[in-house]
Amino acid sequence: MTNTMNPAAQPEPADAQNPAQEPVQFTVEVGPMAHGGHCVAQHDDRAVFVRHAIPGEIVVAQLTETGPSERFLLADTVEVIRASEFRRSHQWKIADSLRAHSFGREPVSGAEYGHIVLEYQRRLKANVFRDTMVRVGKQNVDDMEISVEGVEADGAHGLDWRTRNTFVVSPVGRLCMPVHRGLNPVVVRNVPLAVPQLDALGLWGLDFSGAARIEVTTPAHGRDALINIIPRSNVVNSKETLATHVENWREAVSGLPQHVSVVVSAPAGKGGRKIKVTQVRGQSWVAEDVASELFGTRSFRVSGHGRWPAHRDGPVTLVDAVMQAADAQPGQTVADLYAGSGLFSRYLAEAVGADGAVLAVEDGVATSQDASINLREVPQATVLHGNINRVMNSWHRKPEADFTAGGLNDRQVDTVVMSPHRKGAGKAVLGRIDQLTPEKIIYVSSDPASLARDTRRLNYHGWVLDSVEVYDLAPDTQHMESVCVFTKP
Ligand SMILES: C[S@@+](CC[C@H](N)C(=O)[O-])C[C@H]1O[C@@H](n2cnc3c(N)ncnc32)[C@H](O)[C@@H]1O
Repeated sequence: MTNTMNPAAQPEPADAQNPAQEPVQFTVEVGPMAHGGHCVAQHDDRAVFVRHAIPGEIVVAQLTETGPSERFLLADTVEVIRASEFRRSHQWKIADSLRAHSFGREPVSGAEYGHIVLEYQRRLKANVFRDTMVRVGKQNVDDMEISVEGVEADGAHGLDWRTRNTFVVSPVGRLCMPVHRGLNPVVVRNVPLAVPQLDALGLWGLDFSGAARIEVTTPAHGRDALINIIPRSNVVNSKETLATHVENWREAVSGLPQHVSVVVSAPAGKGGRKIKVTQVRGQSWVAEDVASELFGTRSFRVSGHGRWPAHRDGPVTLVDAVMQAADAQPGQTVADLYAGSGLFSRYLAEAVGADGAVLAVEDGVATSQDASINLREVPQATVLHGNINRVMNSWHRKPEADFTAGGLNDRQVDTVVMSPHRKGAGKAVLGRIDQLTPEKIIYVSSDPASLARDTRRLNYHGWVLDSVEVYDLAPDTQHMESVCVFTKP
């Protein structure tokens, strides 16, 4: 079945339109898994995207949302009439749709593949990747072997992998997971997908009243742990209220082990774009070790929460994939766009050696400072703090200028490595990359749909998708990472 609609496009809660009504349920046979973690089905001549089902199953689905102009529906599986051979008991009770709905609530988000046997999750992800590249990217991938590779340490279950976990906070200050529609978050007492270091912190009984969100970073290979408290807007609006809460939070975390740092991140000034970080205890970063059998072990300082692969073995998996795809040679020049804390730049810099150059472009303030520290031992790497568009504009205007003066030191960029956020890079950035005339582009993506759109844009400039590796760095969820190589024939 082909689906041309996007279920992510601002759906409306079904019962928000009709609060007094009983939930609407219907029986459907579901078709293929679509991007976003829903199976596609038909009901009353409309497409319906059914969560928590498996292709080929017959399920009772409960309507949760209707899309714009009611063109499509979103539903949750509440009962399975004909189960797939690949169904298993969900590994996380509060994320189990069947169980949650039997108690009259919705499952928490973040484990939408948890009811599927891990090996089959990967087959479904491979199909979604292939289908998205064909349908959205207009690629002919017939000759490409697309399989999704898991991380060996994940075994058959895929638990205990997530080093970055975000919680919302209940009115009485307990850590909760959001449900799919953002209503009534559920209090958590463990997160089976998280590395055991999270549970060991003993955060579940602490009182974080006044916080909107808590981001917890617990490296599995490395040191330290970091709790980032994001206050509610009413708390931020008054200096005195914020100060009182900071003291309360300091008291709440006082019994945590020594290695746990705590910071508060609140918008500074009007507009909310600048963030002021207040240290409650310890430091504002964690140490992450990456041990690659092929390229060596290196340590990194990582501030913040989301600028580092979240799977415990994600960094090493991606470093190995990127380094093999880039095959950087001594003396070459590599641009590492969206460089984060310098994960790829560090290894690339060693490969190009003292006569080569790596340009690490990153716009996050703390993240680019981390990159500068992480790349201190490889002076052939230069960190350029700024927006990629602006930095590349400058390269085009004055290629002869020094790296630190906004130029390229008259060097030709041999390889571009890019790892944009989920939205992808977009037309302008890709046009600029094309003007650099590199030999190849290594594109690290965490979203097949934006990758597919960017692939079409690269095709427009004459770039061809040469090879794809897809990795399961988020078991039990719909997410996948891919490393693609583009060349220009
Ligand atoms: C998905 S992360 C990748 C980080 C790094 N390559 C890694 O694998 O650890 C994307 C990074 O790009 C940065 N970023 C996003 N948009 C940017 C832009 N327009 N210009 C420069 N950096 C940007 C973000 O701050 C973030 O650190």
